[in-house]
Amino acid sequence: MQNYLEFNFKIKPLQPWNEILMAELIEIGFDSFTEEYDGILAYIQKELFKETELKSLDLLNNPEIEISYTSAEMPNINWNEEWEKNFSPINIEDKVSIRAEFHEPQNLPTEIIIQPKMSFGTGHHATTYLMIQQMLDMDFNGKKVLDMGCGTSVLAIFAKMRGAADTLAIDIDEWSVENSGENAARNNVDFKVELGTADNLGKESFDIILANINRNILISDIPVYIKNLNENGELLLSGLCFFDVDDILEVCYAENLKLKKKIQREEWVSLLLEK
Ligand SMILES: C[S@@+](CC[C@H](N)C(=O)[O-])C[C@H]1O[C@@H](n2cnc3c(N)ncnc32)[C@H](O)[C@@H]1O
Repeated sequence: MQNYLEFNFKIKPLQPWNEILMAELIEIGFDSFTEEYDGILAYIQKELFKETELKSLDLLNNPEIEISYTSAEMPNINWNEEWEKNFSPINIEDKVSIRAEFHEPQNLPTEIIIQPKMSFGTGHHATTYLMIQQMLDMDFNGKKVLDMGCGTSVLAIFAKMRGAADTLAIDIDEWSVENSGENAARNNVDFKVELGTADNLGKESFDIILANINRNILISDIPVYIKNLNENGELLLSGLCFFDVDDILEVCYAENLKLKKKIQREEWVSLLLEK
């Protein structure tokens, strides 16, 4: 059991800034959220919290948005039990279900079993949903796939289920690496998982690269992904909001990628590009 801090953020105007604040908070270690009518409740392990990191977030220093917050220490909570109470199965286009072991089978063509613990990637977030939606129309058969920023490795698992050959999942977060191995076993698939970033890639090349991370990491790492993408290979991105699309496409077009498909859910966007 971990000691947690609860932050109560009031945000004006609420949208789209609530989602953007959540994305920024995830970057500094916050891992669970509850949306409120006038803001969000956000949770972080006490030992991971650094006040200077919170105070330096772009959004908290943006004069066009009013954000105030209070914080309090939480009583010790068994987060796995809490999660089990609140996690319902996700249905993506009646084709894919993402659910936990303790849920009844959903009788959809593909069922992915995930126990995220502290990692991101249950399908509840729009960006994971968008990635899976795009992947439904892609051909993974025999392809070599990279899942960069794998979280629970839900995307690597789905790629393997769709026939991917060698697959590599990478995350900067140790929890995610450990959790990915457990989730792979739960779904009877096998792939390599590494702790790290785009710096791990070296000269290894892939037919498909999946990266659901965030605007800033994507902008800095897309050129590296592209070096490691085979000719005619596909790059599938999310973790960006609709207002980030132009900046991301600028980097992609500078590398001669072609945009194949753009889809949006709430304010989040996924881009499918081809080399
Ligand atoms: C939005 S989650 C996506 C998880 C999962 N792939 C999904 O689609 O649901 C982003 C993940 O990227 C990881 N991450 C953040 N920065 C990274 C970096 N520079 N390189 C690799 N992974 C990173 C985070 O730890 C987190 O697990």
